[in-house]
Amino acid sequence: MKYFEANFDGLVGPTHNYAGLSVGNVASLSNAKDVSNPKSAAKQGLQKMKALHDMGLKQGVLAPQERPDMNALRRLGFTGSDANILQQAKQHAPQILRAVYSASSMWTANAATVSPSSDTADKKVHFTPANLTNKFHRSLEPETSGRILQAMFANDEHFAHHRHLPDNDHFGDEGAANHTRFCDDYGQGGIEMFVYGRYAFDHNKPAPVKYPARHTFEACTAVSRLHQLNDSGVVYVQQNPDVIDQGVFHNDVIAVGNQNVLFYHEQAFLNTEEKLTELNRKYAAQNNKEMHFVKVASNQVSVEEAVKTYLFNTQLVDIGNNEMAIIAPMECKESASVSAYLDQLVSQNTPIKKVHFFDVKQSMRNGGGPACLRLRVALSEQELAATNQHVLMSDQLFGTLNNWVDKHYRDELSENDLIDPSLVMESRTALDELTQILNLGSVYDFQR
Ligand SMILES: N=C(N)NCCC[C@H](NC(=O)CCC(=O)O)C(=O)O
Repeated sequence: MKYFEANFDGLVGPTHNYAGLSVGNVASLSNAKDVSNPKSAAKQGLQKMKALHDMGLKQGVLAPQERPDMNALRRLGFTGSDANILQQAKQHAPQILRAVYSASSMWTANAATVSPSSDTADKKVHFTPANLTNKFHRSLEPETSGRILQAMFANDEHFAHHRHLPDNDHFGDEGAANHTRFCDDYGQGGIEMFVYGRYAFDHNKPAPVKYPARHTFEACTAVSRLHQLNDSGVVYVQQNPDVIDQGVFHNDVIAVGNQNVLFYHEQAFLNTEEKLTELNRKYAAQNNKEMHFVKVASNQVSVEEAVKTYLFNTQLVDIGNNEMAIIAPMECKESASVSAYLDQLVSQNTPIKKVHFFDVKQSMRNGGGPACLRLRVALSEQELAATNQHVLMSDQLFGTLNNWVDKHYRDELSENDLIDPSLVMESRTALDELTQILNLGSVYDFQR
């Protein structure tokens, strides 16, 4: 049977804006309150999806969430009509208003952790939505993420859906942004690398001092239990707290992997030598071959430059003949040191042979590069056939979604627009139509 890695990219929602909500994420804070362009953001995302589809890769779409989250405002004590609630929130709690408007569900690497059927004891694909407890605006996502994933992978024979972990910082879980799977063919059993920033129950262990470590060791082990993974196929690695303090808020800002390749910055992890030896040992035991570790040294690309350009927030995709391409943001091309590094990388003896650059600037300005925008799901032919076919990219879906964006999205969104009640209705009308296009059923609160 054939196996594939499918990428499900987040469709940018109609309220995409720059609100400065993510302490520890340099781009989010430095672009706070800039004017955004939701239409162009959504189209940049669609272009990337279409390009990967055209490269012959399996590409899907993950629907955005309803924003503003009026239920969250009601739960926090604001009452009356939608217009009244927005006015009160603007007057008394503008930070809360900005948070409930965030289109952050676009970064679907944070939607869930996914374990393919070749790794799990019951041979089903397992999904656990990430609770995203560390940031209020993101903690609003997991319930709806779960519903959308269930509508995309709605078949009990092949797919197992778990509830997100308890909503508490002890189990802070940022999903696939801190999870990488290594394998030979996508259908072979893999080694799942879970990366965490701190231990929740042991304060003597290393932890960052300036910025938050969003993801805990305890969350990693819980997801691994839920997904019925075997210890021989799992490695737990701690992020270097110093890089978190330099703005590496997720591991996918400093490392990316695919099949037998780990592309990483030398400062990414703690106990690097020991952990990569364990990873290689477990990989070799399953596959009779070794991993490729592609290490980038600080004197080649500094951590600061990596955070600025998102060199590691790239996608490593299989392009056949045991070769891979890097899907990189335009910022990598624009940086002299990073583009020089990439030029020489593709000539080295590694499977990485090509680089494709994409303009995802609207997302980058909130700290989201190509890798943040996608959730990877390795699927067999049969599992792909059991997936909701309406969410899979095609020439037709690309056209339909571009028209849908043209019809419903604004060209500009600034802070003052957030009290405009017509934006609430615009967003609902757009999403209601989208659930029909993607055949998702009633996944949003306003539809239930
Ligand atoms: N690395 C991965 N996988 N995802 C990137 C997520 C970016 C997101 N930015 C934001 O939520 C900023 C929103 C704002 O400030 O308006 C975050 O910090 O969680």
